Amino acid sequence: MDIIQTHDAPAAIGPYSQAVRVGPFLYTSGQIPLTKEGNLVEGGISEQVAQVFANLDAVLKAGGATREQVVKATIFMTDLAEFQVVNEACASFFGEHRPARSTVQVAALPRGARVEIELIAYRG
Ligand SMILES: CC(=[NH2+])C(=O)[O-]
Repeated sequence: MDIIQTHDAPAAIGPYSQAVRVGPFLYTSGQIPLTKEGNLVEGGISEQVAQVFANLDAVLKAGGATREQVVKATIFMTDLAEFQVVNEACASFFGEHRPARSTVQVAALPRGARVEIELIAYRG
């Protein structure tokens, strides 16, 4: 098992790792829209989800995985009325690739974020 850590994504805000690699699998922690410096990005859901994907991209890269190797995404949102914006950001991030995905609305997310996304990649 390898602990993945990169300065190109915000540090964990609790006792967890940015990602853990086990054999061919890479499990990212949920990314919220924090900048590398650890500040909540300014703006609304568009800016937030863009920051989340930028963070995930950095963590995937640090873990030796690509977007195309993502097999599962889990999305947590505080307002499913913003579903379309998140869908469009997902389509832009993954292109033609279509990982499995679950999306749920939750009551609240850390640091007042509106969206959190975690990924599982298979580096096979
Ligand atoms: C942000 C996050 N992944 C956590 O568990 O707090």
